[in-house]
Amino acid sequence: MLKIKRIKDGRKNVDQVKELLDSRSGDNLAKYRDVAADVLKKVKAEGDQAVLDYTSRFDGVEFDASELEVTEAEIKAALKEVDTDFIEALKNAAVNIEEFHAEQKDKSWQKQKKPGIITGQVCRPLKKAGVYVPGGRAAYPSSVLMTVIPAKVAGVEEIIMLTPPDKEGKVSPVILAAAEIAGADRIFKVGGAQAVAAAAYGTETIPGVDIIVGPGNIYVSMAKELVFGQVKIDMIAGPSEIMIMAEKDSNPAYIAADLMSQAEHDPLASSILVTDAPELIGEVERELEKQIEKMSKKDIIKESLENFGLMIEVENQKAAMEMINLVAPEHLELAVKNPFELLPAVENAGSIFLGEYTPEPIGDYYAGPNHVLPTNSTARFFSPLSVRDFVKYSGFIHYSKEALKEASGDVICLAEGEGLDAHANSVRIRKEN
Ligand SMILES: NC(=O)c1ccc[n+]([C@@H]2O[C@H](COP(=O)([O-])OP(=O)(O)OC[C@H]3O[C@@H](n4cnc5c(N)ncnc54)[C@H](O)[C@@H]3O)[C@@H](O)[C@H]2O)c1
Ligand SMILES: N[C@H](CO)Cc1c[nH]c[nH+]1
Ligand SMILES: [Zn+2]
Repeated sequence: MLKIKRIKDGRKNVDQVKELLDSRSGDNLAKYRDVAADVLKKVKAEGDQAVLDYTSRFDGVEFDASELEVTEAEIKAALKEVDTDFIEALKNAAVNIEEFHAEQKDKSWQKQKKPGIITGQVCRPLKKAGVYVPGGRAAYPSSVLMTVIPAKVAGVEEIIMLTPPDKEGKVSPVILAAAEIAGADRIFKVGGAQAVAAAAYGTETIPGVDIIVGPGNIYVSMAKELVFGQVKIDMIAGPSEIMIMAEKDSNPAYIAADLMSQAEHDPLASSILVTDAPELIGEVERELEKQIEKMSKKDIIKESLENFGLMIEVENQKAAMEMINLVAPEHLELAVKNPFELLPAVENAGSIFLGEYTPEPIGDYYAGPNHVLPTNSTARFFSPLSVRDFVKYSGFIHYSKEALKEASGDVICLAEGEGLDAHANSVRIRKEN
């Protein structure tokens, strides 16, 4: 019998919702953050040797440094092993993902504001990107496409993929096939916080990068948070989340299936239903009991649902929207008849799935928008992974002698107002000579 926490009147008992959110964030993550911090420190100081030690400890594989990089021969062998239908499906997904991300491409621009004044912005791709592809509890070829394709569209020079080895010291053939399709340049068999550390600081074998992107478990997420500033990071894309808003006529079998789809990622994943139809909750619970037994990852699903699942009753759709914007879920399904009517009220969500025939996995694999998404309520301020993450911008300015003369009064006034005489002098000297 599954025991999922139920909140009777969401609006009145909002503290109980906040309690669940807190249990997956902030100080409650200290024990994972501490592990990640130790790993970062050791890899920074000892390079390859620390990476190899952690790979032995956490992944159970004994390597020497020369075995960390995936070889051409391994890629060729993998391609032969993968089913042609799977390759075809990957290629079809890659087309959709590429098409979607091509729309995000930014251009450099300049404009003449008035005679003698030109301002603009140069947009350049980052040189080296490290993409993390999870591989602990499941292999994620879809995450290869979702991370490498936007980097390619942005024009990144070198894409370095990091992914954990399996117990035999291999990378899953499906991951290698996806890397080949998407165009990763180098692949290293290293996972967890040690992968993030290696990419952030560089080791004798693994090159340091300018940005680290991609999803991962709590150790990966904490490590990314800690190396921010040493390198750029995309966001915190940790254990998966889904929130479903449903109404009286929503299909409980679909809702149960979708809640489980994210719960199966990780015992730390979180699945939430919010509805103004209390009777639906019982129906979804019965469906969960029925469907869970058929799932290969039922133990993970159960642990996730019991620890981080929620069924929230609210009085109306407005209150449901308040809950959604408070939770700021990674994935939001609006499993209602008129989802587009509700869309403008959604302020905080990583990716939004509209209508009963748009299950979350269509976005995980196929539709085109990125599946690397902010978790832990960080959809309040983070966005999905995009081409923009892989570029940087420089502003530029040109003033003619006459244009500077015209602006000099204001600039000198502002500089003197800040008490910065040397700044004022830099402008005055040109005005007077
Ligand atoms: N938010 C997103 O966009 C998104 C997308 C896809 C997947 N995900 C999430 O990615 C995660 C994938 O997790 P995973 O575990 O399957 O693979 P993973 O590759 O993220 O993590 C596996 C690595 O974690 C390290 N590790 C495991 N236990 C450890 C311990 N006790 N101490 C220190 N390090 C340890 C190991 O080095 C191992 O290689 C899931 O949480 C899933 O929900 C998130
Ligand atoms: N749902 C995950 C993001 O939280 C992405 C994914 C990849 N494969 C299956 N699911
Ligand atoms: Zn998923």
